[in-house]
Amino acid sequence: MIALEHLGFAASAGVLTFVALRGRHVRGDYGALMFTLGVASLYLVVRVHSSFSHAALPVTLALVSTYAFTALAITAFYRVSPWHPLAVYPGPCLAKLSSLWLSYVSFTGKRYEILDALHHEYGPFLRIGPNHLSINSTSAISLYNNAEKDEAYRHPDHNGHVALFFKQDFPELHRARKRVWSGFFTPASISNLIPQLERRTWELVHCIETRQAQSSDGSVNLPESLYHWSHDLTGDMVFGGCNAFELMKNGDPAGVIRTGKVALALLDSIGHTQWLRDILWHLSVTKPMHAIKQLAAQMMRVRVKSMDLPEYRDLASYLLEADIPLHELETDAIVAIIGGMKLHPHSRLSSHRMDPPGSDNTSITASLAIYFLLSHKEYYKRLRKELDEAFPDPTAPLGMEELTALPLLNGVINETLRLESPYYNPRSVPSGGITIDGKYIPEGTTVAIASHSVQTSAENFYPFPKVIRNFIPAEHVGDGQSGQDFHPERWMPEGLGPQTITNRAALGSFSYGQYNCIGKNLAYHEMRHALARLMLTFDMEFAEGFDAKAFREGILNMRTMLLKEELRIVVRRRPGKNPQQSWSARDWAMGTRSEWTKPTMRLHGWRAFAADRD
Ligand code: HEM
Repeated sequence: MIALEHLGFAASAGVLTFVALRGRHVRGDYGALMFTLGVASLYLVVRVHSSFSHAALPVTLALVSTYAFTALAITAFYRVSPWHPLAVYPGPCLAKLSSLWLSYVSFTGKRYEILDALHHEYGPFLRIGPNHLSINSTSAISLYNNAEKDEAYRHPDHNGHVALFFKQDFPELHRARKRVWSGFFTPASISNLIPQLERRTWELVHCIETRQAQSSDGSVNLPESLYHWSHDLTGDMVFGGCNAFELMKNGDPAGVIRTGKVALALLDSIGHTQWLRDILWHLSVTKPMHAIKQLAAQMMRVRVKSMDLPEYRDLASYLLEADIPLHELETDAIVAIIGGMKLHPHSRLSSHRMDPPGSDNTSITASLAIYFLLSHKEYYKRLRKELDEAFPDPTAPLGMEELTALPLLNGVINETLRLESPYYNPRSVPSGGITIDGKYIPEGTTVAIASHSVQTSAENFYPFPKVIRNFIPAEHVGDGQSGQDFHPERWMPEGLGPQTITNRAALGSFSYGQYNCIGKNLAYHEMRHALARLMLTFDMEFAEGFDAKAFREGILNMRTMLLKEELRIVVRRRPGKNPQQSWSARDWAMGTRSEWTKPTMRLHGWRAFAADRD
């Protein structure tokens, strides 16, 4: 029989492990390897050198179980105990015990709603992990100025490559890389991209009409076409079009968009439990993340070798000019394409059970803006009027300055972002800790502003601050239906009356501080352009039988947005608008296309991706 002193020894080792590892980040894959090696070594020692050699396996299991149980039990006890540095902050018990709670909550796609409900129960400071706080207060914005990204942003293969978005060991590396990227996002650079945007958006018009004509019920799933539009546009802007997948033309049979979406959703949810992420990185469940990594590398390599370049400057040209090594260009390419690509329904690549058409932030926001406009026809009519007045020739190129000056168009985009951009951006408290609203938060704590709660709080947006999930679209019950949550006038000078509160700083859709979205201005312009072109060209309405409530409830957020339901609409060319005119304007935009789009080069990306996938 195994003696008590042996079990005591195993338990002491468990306590020592807790003491040694408390507050430290240990790579999960290394930890799992060490543990496996430790168990195997123990088994050999017991078998060869001890008096228990005849029962080496049960003895080893008893010792290992005692060790693991003690280490886990003492860790759990410490986390819920009054001695934990975050003990004063309330939150669900399961959340205090393990970060797996937050990973699970994130994976539901409804993290923002769950956290919002918990903030109502527990108050503005909420403990949502052993070392993790959510803060429902705009005072937390100041943290974003100097705090580093949380470990959740670490590239899962710990490759140490400098790239935007992923966590770096030294902040100055990030700053230097952001300077390189920023050349591409100046107002002058963005205006050079306008002909591409114009061309792709006319192609979108054509794509929507074609898909509708080909559908069995005479309607079209709007987000799908918009995802393809934004993906094709990203290919042009980032890689000069040499990788063009032409999703609007060809669809997405290889599931490129879905793969990007699943990869991002996985990063978002398992990223909170870093040890798990490090282990899963070696397993097939993270295949979409590997596929995106390979695709990005592939696309960048094609671009680097490309000799025929477009007339405008793509993002890759800025990165190449800065002499960034190829392996880092490949990691930067992940960020660049994840910014622009999302999911496609029915993909063969993912085992994800939902059936969502996904979208990147730009195309999903544009899709949701159309959803809100069709649900609130009074704004649809007002926006149409605003656009008709600004662009008497609806087929003419859409000027950047004119679009930027349109108050309702911008109000519609901001209100859509306010209601449906509940992004979650965790940061790590810098050395010395910080005090927010009189509460001290120790250094190393992971903190995130509860962006959705802040964006829908009456302190920041009044009146009608809240998201109302079970509202009935106005067109179904008549205008003026109470209980609606979409009020774009709050962003306009006259607001919603004298009591209006519109705290613009509380709109955190693009995050804040040193790691905020570098593509914000470009994103706004893309959204304005697409919305204006679609509104000027089409009469739109929901398809017959479209369930607006089910659609809204099916919006999930996991850093990227997933839609459980399709957004099916019916479009018609507006009466009195000559389609021929539109095509000549489109041809004007198409005229900017040069000869670099060689068929062989364009196919290359597809083949390689399909091969990697198989
Ligand atoms: C509606 C559209 C968009 C939204 C709501 C959005 C939102 C965000 C947010 C919230 C972040 C910060 C992430 C974090 O701290 O965790 C971010 C970062 C970033 N975004 Fe966007 N984004 C949009 C469009 C774009 C576009 C069009 C591009 C580029 C073409 C882009 C490129 C980036 C990059 C490179 C970063 C990383 C910045 C850094 O690490 O410093 N985004 N975006």
